[in-house]
Amino acid sequence: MKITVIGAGNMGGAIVRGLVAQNAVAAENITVTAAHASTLDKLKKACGQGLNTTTDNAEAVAGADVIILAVKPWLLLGVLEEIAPRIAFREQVIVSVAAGVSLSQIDSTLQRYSSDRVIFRAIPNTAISVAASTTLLCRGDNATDKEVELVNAVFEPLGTVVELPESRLNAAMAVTSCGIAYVMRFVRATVEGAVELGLSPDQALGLCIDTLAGTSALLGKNGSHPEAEIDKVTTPGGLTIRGLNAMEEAGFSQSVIKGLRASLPSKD
Ligand SMILES: NC(=O)C1=CN([C@@H]2O[C@H](COP(=O)(O)OP(=O)(O)OC[C@H]3O[C@@H](n4cnc5c(N)ncnc54)[C@H](OP(=O)(O)O)[C@@H]3O)[C@@H](O)[C@H]2O)C=CC1
Ligand SMILES: O=C(O)[C@@H]1CCC=N1
Repeated sequence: MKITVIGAGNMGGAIVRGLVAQNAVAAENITVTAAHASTLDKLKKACGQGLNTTTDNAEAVAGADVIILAVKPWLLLGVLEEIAPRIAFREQVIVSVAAGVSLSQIDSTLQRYSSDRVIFRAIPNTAISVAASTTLLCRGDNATDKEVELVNAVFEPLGTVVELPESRLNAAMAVTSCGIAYVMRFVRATVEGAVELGLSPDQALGLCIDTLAGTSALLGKNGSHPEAEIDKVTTPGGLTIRGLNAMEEAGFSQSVIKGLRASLPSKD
């Protein structure tokens, strides 16, 4: 499989590094672009000199089976206009990772170039850099199962892939992609609190990481419900319930729900 990645930042760069590190695609079979040559030089150092790099997006598209668009959302449609005349439609599958740019917006940009377009949206999270992404995948109307398999082959080595309809994508993205930042903020707050209680920051962070792993195992491996697990921790008249109630008094659950709501892309 040959892949072109347009944009080599947090997401595009992590996809390229991940595919090479997991031996999923050889560096020689990846072409990657960026706005600045210096970005590409750094990526080449990480992935090996075999990696093909260029700042010419249109040139980069040639020969790829999958074209991944990993530029900022407001640049996406312009970049599409740039590469569209060079896309071999149907032979080449287009995957946008841009948040908030719909399949129909992408499709309308491409419709004057071909009547037979295969478009996907994939929303990974930054854990893709450690091959632990939850990547959300939406297929365009006319994508075949074989094309879905091809796109899965790009993202499955980098974590898990969850296919869902586009109508659910933004909600799921708030949980999986924005969620990395939200959970990190919880971790940061835990460390700050634990330092006040007398732990060193390193010790607090290590203990918090272990606790997250334990929580994740209880939910994932045991298939438990969060509230059932909370019941097991909260001794009546005990300590945890005092902590939980103090957190709720400060608006913990409402803050999280409000934050998720605010994470949806605006409709304009
Ligand atoms: N970060 C995240 O957690 C997630 C991001 N996304 C989506 O991924 C996309 C990229 O985001 P992210 O990686 O964070 O952004 P970054 O700013 O880290 O990366 C953007 C990349 O695009 C390059 N670039 C800018 N203009 C062009 C151009 N005209 N042609 C080619 N490359 C260009 C930049 O080059 P240079 O470095 O040289 O300036 C940079 O490498 C966004 O659409 C975002 O919505 C989706 C899910 C999660
Ligand atoms: O904050 C953003 O817009 C992107 C999309 C999801 C995660 N990061």
